[in-house]
Amino acid sequence: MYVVVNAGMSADGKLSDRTRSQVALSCEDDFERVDRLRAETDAILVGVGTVLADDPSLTVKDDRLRAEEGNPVRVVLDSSARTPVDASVLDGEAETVVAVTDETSGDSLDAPRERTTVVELPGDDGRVDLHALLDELSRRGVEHLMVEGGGETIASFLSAGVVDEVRVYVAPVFVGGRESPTLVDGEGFVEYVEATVNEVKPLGEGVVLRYIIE
Ligand SMILES: NC(=O)c1ccc[n+]([C@@H]2O[C@H](COP(=O)([O-])OP(=O)(O)OC[C@H]3O[C@@H](n4cnc5c(N)ncnc54)[C@H](O)[C@@H]3O)[C@@H](O)[C@H]2O)c1
Ligand SMILES: Nc1nc(=O)c(N)c(NC[C@H](O)[C@H](O)[C@H](O)COP(=O)(O)O)[nH]1
Repeated sequence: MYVVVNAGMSADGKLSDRTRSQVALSCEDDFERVDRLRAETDAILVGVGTVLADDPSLTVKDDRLRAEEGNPVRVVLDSSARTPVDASVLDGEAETVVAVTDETSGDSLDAPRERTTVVELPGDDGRVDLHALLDELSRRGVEHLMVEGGGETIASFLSAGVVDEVRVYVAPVFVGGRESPTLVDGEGFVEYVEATVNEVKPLGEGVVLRYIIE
């Protein structure tokens, strides 16, 4: 499976500010780039932290693109079944897979909404085992996965060694704050993840960077 991480960050690497609420760092042109990427992909994944903070719908916004390509499957990494039943990702607009661990009761998701599947996977220290998840998604026909965040999820994917590319829009703004989520959170790597720069492209007032993970 080909895995692309995509995010919009500040010039100091933050995905949001100290409130951890949804902050639009991407410019309009970048949100259009993200929409095209969503349309090209088979599935979009976020962690439940992003569902709780942003309540994203993870659908293709452009009507023509959506008519041509359809919406990708939405995937939520949700070790302990915290996805609210009224979350936008459960609105039935596209198929949704909520990945919980086998340590979870899954109570709040006992009555899955329309087009929602709860998948129980092995847990790894309270987290969904990503290799097991990717195997499950492959069985469901996913060949191209887009990871939209947040920082804990991106760290987990990089740590598991399953990321092929990182694409990031860097906005010309400094957000600051040691509590502000960054592109890669988690514990930090003992062995750094190395990458090569594949593309540097000005977009709006910012720049899109594309890294290939070695
Ligand atoms: N600017 C952007 O592009 C962008 C994109 C997405 C999110 N965000 C921001 O990021 C913040 C949320 O990020 P976050 O890091 O708190 O949460 P997250 O979205 O990365 O979710 C993390 C949660 O997912 C669950 N999880 C299950 N299995 C996991 C695994 N294997 N690895 C990691 N997590 C796993 C855990 O409950 C964990 O607490 C919010 O502030 C949001 O606004 C910004
Ligand atoms: N690329 C990007 N740039 C940003 O500045 C930003 N805040 C996000 N954040 C990802 C997050 O999950 C958002 O909430 C969705 O980009 C909104 O998704 P919807 O339109 O609801 O589908 N992503």
